[in-house]
Amino acid sequence: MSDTTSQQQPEIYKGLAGVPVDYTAISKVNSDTNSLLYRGYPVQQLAASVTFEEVAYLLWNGDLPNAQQLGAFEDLERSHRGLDHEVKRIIDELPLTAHPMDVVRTAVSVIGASDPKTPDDSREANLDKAVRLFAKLPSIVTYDQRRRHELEFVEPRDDLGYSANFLWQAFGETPELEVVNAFDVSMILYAEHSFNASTFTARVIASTLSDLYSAVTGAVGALKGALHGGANEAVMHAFDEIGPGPGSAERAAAWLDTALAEKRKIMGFGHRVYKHGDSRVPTMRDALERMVEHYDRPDLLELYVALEQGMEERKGIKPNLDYPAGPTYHLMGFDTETFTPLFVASRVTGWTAHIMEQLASNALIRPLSVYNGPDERPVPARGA
Ligand SMILES: CC(=O)SCCNC(=O)CCNC(=O)[C@H](O)C(C)(C)COP(=O)(O)OP(=O)(O)OC[C@H]1O[C@@H](n2cnc3c(N)ncnc32)[C@H](O)[C@@H]1OP(=O)(O)O
Ligand SMILES: O=C([O-])CC(=O)C(=O)O
Repeated sequence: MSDTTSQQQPEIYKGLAGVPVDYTAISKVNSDTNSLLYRGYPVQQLAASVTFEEVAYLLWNGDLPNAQQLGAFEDLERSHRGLDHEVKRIIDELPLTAHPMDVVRTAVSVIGASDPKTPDDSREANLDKAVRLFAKLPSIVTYDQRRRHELEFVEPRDDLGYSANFLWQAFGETPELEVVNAFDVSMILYAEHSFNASTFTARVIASTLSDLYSAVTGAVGALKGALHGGANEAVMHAFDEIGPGPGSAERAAAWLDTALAEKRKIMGFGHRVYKHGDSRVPTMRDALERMVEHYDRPDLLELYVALEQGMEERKGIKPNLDYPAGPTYHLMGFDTETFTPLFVASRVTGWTAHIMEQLASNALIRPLSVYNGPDERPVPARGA
């Protein structure tokens, strides 16, 4: 035991829980009022009245675009949607069994390796990189989903908005307006959430004066984990295990009892900051309900409600955004393993806004640790 244990110990904030580490002007998560503001605007109002493109512009620039700014921004985004042959070739080299998050992480890295602007860390160059990634992620995600089904890549269409085009590229059919709206709402809700684990990862990497693509690549790795973005995929695995349809409420109760007895975390429930429910869930649940009606799948909503009630009764723990998002993406037809890459496509806006904010007033992020290993000791003599 180290001699530090006998001295006065500094307090350790495991997981940095409750520790403010910097200012941000990008979003405000308020667990007391159960609210979330992007640059001052309530996220529910944004979801009801603007597009995801406008939210991306807002996060990066601080204000919503006027009509002229939006037109120019949409033209720019649409001009970057295509995927270079090199990116497709490298994705094709990856095994079909690779997790789609690994594919996305690799593709972001490849784009960074071939962009001549990568070392330029001016705000202008970083904004350009952010728009490129934002525009290309739908192509990356859908290219991979389709290759796993041995389907041809669907080229982007520049007569469609971001979300309509995303669904077009995923399924090769012009999507219905209701589905586009629900998808756009999910993209808006997933876009930004202050110093969550993946955003913090991006800021740590940016703080070393590494480049934006490296920071986003690291953030994708952090988001993959089941305690963070990977939970939307895990929610659907739980739904599959329980099975929707007649008797799902009883099955959900039995499944929960077993899972909790085995001390398993129930994915899609709980949150580090929100302790009275996630501010985004009611809006996402509305979108889910619209999709349940659209696709005529009341059985899925019954299972959703059963598990939610079961968690409330047993643990008093409420769902987070991943809980309604998972079954919504399932209804739309996405593969379960593609759900977290959809989160990436949205959160890349928040990550890159934070990378630029970090660089605008940078300090290397380097906390302290308290050593609790062996006391100092000599290296044993050779042959002893
Ligand atoms: C978009 C997002 O990234 S939202 C987060 C998505 N992640 C998930 O859905 C994964 C499941 N949830 C969890 O693991 C947690 O709630 C976290 C990681 C999100 C937050 O965790 P923390 O703030 O560290 O809370 P912590 O894990 O300490 O939980 C406090 C207590 O609630 C319990 N608890 C919290 N969440 C859950 C859960 N989902 N299932 C079962 N028990 C839970 C813990 O076991 C712990 O109980 P204990 O005090 O008896 O040990
Ligand atoms: O804030 C968090 O810790 C996780 C979360 O909800 C998000 O990143 O959207």
